[in-house]
Amino acid sequence: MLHIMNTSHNKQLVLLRHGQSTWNRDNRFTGWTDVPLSDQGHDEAVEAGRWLSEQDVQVDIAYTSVLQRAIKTLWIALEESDQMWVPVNRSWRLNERHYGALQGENKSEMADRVGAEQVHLWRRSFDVRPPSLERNDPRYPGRDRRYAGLGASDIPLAESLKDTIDRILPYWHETIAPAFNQANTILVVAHGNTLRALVKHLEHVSDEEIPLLNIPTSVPIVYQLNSALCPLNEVHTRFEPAVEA
Ligand SMILES: O=C(O)[C@H](O)COP(=O)(O)O
Repeated sequence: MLHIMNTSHNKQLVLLRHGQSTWNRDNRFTGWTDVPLSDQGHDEAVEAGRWLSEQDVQVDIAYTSVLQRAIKTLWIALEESDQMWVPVNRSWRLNERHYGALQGENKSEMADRVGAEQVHLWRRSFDVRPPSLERNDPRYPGRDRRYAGLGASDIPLAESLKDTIDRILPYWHETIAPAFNQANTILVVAHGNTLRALVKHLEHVSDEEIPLLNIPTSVPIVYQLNSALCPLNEVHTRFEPAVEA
């Protein structure tokens, strides 16, 4: 596992994808479906928390989505590192990319039906949207109480990575980045594609290169940031291009 130098004068951003969920385990497209952590995912979150502790990562403020796999990973990591008192903010803007009508489908069965290339395009391309939900579909998030405050145009029917970037960046610019005025270390626990979106933005990863970026579950990604919140280190080159849950 990665080791970091604790430089108290630099701003530090720690990104963490949630531990394995039951649908990661079962190889199902998940998106905004609110599935729990698997037993393995729980153990991965404990490991991430131990790592925070061993590296003496002193979190000042934490951000997560409104999906339980991320919320629970954050809880466990804060509990394990004895930082449960840290202020936590949740936002739908940090939710996983909405996988539209693919949500619930098995990824390998879908590849058998439509071809591996099409599934790869849906999963990793920059701007290809998966097939959309209809508003009368039981999976449409508009009838879920947690999204009651959102306008219809904010509630996705399906999102490409580009759409996900468009919804996450306002939250980065308006909420997370300004919090560095008070905080030295910010922890963001989110999802594979919302973190791809953030890494793409922070490291200026090109549209052509982004399909190669795959973020593993529960492996902390640590950026040291300068005063303009530009990363002083690169992390995206560390990741395997493999497309796995
Ligand atoms: O929503 C999902 O299915 C996963 O969290 C991410 O899936 P992906 O690796 O297929 O983008």
